[in-house]
Amino acid sequence: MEDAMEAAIEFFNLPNEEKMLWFSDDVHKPIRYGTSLNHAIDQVYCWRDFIKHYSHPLSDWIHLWPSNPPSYREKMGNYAKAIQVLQKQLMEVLFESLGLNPSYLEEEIKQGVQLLAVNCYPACPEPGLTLGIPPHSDFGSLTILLQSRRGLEFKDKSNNWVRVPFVEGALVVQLGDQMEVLSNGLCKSVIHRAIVNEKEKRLSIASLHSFPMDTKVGPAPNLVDEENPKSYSEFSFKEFLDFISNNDISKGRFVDTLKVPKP
Ligand SMILES: O=C(O)CCC(=O)C(=O)O
Ligand SMILES: [Fe+2]
Repeated sequence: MEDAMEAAIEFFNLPNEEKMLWFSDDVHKPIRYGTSLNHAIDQVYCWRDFIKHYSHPLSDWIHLWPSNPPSYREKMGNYAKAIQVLQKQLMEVLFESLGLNPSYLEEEIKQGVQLLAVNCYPACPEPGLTLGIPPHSDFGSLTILLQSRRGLEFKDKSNNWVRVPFVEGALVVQLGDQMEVLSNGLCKSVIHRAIVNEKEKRLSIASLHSFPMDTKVGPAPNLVDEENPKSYSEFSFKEFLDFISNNDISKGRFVDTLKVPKP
């Protein structure tokens, strides 16, 4: 975790020209550097720079990652691999807690997508006027987040923003839209945002896990019956990408477009 954070710090300390080599507005690119949320359509920019890259299976992607700073691939690669193992274990436990077989969708989880979003929120002279990342929920099954200091907030059941404490050496685990759909609404994907601060830049590394690009995820058949009718339609990661390239997700969540009206 320390190595990954170090690699992230070194990357964002590179001169702009070097980071701009990776710049792209195209959300389908396997690696891209950018700012705000979706720079092409955001009306107000957020106080964030990021580099995002696919990470699993590592050998398919690592050669596309930045080769500067020189230790980036090794340090971030080791982190990505360890987190991939952790997410598989967490998914098994989650399925068990839902009364499903722990090995439910085992192959899909093994072959799933891992996208690392490495975020940098510079110190901001007017932190009350902007956000690091606006309210959203993550599209995937699980997000495992490492942060360098406090800044993450989530929305509770009464619609209040709650600060996630910073705990040295701890990871934050969040449920995403695919878990909400798969659990037929028993789990809810968490709405979260990142605020910025005046004093110090903040870094976070979000490992976004999801089922394979073209796999349609729908409510688990064992969680659907007469009393609990199917509440969501199926979707794939690819459909989500198409949605975010055309929509401002701070205005409406993708998962809400999947809700099946109650009879
Ligand atoms: O920086 C954070 O704490 C949150 C990042 C995040 O929500 C994301 O990358 O999806
Ligand atoms: Fe997020």
